[in-house]
Amino acid sequence: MVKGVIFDMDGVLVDNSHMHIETFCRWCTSKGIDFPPEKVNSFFGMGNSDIFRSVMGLDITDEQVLEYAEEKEQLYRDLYSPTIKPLAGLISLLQDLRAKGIKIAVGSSAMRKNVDFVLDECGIRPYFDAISDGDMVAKAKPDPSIFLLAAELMNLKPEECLVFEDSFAGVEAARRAGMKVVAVATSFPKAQHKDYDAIIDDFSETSAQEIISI
Ligand SMILES: O=P(O)(O)OC[C@H]1O[C@@H](O)[C@H](O)[C@@H](O)[C@@H]1O
Repeated sequence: MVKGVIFDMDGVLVDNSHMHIETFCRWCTSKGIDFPPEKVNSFFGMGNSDIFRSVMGLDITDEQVLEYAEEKEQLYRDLYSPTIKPLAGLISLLQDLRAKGIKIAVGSSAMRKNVDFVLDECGIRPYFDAISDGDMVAKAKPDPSIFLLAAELMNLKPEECLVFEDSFAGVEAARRAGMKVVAVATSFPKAQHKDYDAIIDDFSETSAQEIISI
């Protein structure tokens, strides 16, 4: 039985892929790089170290990665702040899970500043028992580290955890961690998802009871 639920952040707590596409392309333009918007979705779920190295070259330093990530993510937070809202049905599912004694974590490749931004702007921080983010692990998704750390912080075994994920890198990370997966079809249409135990468009389509019996 599922004892802990791990929510990916981007595309799951919030439906924000359009904001990451917009800000990534604006950042590229500011550096004189012409990056096609339709290719940004190949980065979803990955960490900034892998993303910026695949765009700027494998030989950029860790300091450069940090500098680029700070620039791009500050722009993302500034642009997204006026319209940010939780994915439909999220708050009622979080309340329902807590009422059933299920532990709840965030498992995100993003930097802690972005996780803090989403949890605080959406007013959902009190629902979470644990946060596992990209600043806390050596390797981001599709490596399983982020989800394994989330399970450890909840004092649960990986097989007791279920992950909500919208990205393919994230689904792979959850499977490599030995966890159940509910795909959330926000960033990619349902037909493009291949590996899941259940699939939803948003949280209004499910309940805590359904989730813990998967
Ligand atoms: O693991 P998550 O919450 O989907 O976050 C990953 C995202 O983190 C963001 O910081 C990156 O800019 C995105 O490009 C990346 O996809």
